[in-house]
Amino acid sequence: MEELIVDRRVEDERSLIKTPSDVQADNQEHDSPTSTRQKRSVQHGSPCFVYTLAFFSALGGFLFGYDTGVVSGAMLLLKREMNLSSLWQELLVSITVGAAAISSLAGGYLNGLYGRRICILLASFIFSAGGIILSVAHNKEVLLCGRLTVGLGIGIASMTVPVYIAEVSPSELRGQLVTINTLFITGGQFVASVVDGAFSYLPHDGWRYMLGLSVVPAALQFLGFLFLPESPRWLLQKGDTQNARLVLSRIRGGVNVDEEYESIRSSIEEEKIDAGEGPVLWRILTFAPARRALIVGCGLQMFQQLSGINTVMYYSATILQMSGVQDDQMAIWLAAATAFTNFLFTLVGVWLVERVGRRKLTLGSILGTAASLMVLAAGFLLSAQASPPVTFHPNDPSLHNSTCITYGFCESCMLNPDCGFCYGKNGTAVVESSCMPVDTANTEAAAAGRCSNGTQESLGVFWAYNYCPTSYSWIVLLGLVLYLAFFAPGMGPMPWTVNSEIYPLWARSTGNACSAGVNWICNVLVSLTFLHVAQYLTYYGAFFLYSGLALLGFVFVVGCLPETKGLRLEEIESLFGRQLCSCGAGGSRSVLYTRVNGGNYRSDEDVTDDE
Ligand SMILES: O[C@H]1[C@H](O)[C@@H](O)[C@H](O)[C@@H](O)[C@H]1O
Repeated sequence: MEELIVDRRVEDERSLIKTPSDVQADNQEHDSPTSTRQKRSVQHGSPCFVYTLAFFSALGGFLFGYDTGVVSGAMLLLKREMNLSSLWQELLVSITVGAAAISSLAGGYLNGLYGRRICILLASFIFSAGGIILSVAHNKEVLLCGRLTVGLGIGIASMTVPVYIAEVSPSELRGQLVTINTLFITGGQFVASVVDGAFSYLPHDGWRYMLGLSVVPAALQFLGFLFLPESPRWLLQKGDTQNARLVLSRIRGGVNVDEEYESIRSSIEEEKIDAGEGPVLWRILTFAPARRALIVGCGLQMFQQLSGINTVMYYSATILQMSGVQDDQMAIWLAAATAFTNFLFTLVGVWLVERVGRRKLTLGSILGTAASLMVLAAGFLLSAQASPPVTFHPNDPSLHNSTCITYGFCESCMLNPDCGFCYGKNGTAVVESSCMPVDTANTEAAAAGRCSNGTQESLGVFWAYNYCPTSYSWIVLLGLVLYLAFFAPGMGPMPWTVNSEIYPLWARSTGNACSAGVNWICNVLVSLTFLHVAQYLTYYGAFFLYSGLALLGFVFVVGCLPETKGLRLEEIESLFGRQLCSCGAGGSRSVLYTRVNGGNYRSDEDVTDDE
């Protein structure tokens, strides 16, 4: 037992500081009735109801994944049927993410005011409306309106669902259940890619089914939530003590919830002291523990997106084409395989999160992500160095003004979005290659010459847009698989999971709104800048850059992310009581404040006298 140090940290408030492991040990030793009760509640079937709640809420995650994933396949058909310019294509893709960024920020306010349940009902209603608008759209303006609507739904769902699941879950299942939401996101992306593949064979209106099908899970969620309860923590915060106790007992399978109820209630009472006056965001910024939590939450979301997940996913079809897949339909199905890999490894995260904890999982994941990005970059670098030269200059007068014919190598040709590489093969060697302008209506073919009908294997003519034929494609493919295997269990789900648990109740809606907003803003930034970054730095430069950013993220996580596994939501806030860059340090240096009757005690370990 180490010595007890008294330290006044927060006025009118006393805390006992312990390491998280001490607290977990204490929980086991001294709170054994609680743990037994929780375990008992697990056996008494409460998880059944909690799983039902998690399932219906995570449909929000499914819709997030489906609606962000389905658009790439739908766009292939839409651009032909509606004759969309590349500006309109970009608009239709990015308006959803932009709207999600705005509505996730607004979602914080709505959550605080109307509660989690109303927000989830609102999001599923908006999803249904968006799906209907998209499926009946008869022009691009209506499509834009539908994509905007869907984005509003995604933003609200993305910040509300993890909070709701975290608040209704018992602490020993919380990590796993919130991570299931990300499993549903990646599941939604996978289902979207399968639906894209299936309806891409329809000559007309295939996109209506692709975009409209989201109404089914949205309506299911809406109906489900008409019967599901509000978060007991939100009810208690609003002073609805009777309903809060009823809901808590219902969620815990009817067992005695006195202790859990009391602990939430007393923590809300004490939070009133922390919370101070003024708008919530201001109070977060001026109250050190909440401010630190916000920095950690936003930082994690930022590094998730800066690690380039959406670029890698989006670019996977091209990566696979580089590996020799020439057939477009085949590329669509292989992109579905990529989405499936992402889903599968997120499942590994669900399995690991309560076993190894959030911190170790995130650390291992981000380090592996950085290493895989280097493998990807090395593959691109070798391909660029071995880039085939342009050997054939067609004598077509219509090409004289084109910049494409000025390039000497495939690498520089393919980095210009207006050009593509047209070539023949002699065994595995590239022959008679030229850089040609791309058909603006259909990037799968050149605007003129041999490749104006795209790749025609039977004629020995190949068209490469966005990539170059290379024998190093296996390294790139290896990098892609490693990337997903490392990213999906940790960096994919942990930013959402950790954010759902690190804020005190008074700051939870706003904290999650801000961090989700950061996620969406960085998502837009990375996807909109990727092509420009690739043009300036080349592909390998871009992936080396993402790798460097992931390494920075690693340093951030080492310094700042404390372990929250097994702790009650009410206990987690105190992990942020110390200077930020030590709160993530090993168990012995992490501190936990336990409030005791208005006192502010602090100890390194093993303090059990909660009075
Ligand atoms: O956690 C999710 C998940 O990793 C998805 O695959 C990705 O598309 C999202 O941007 C991310 O927030």
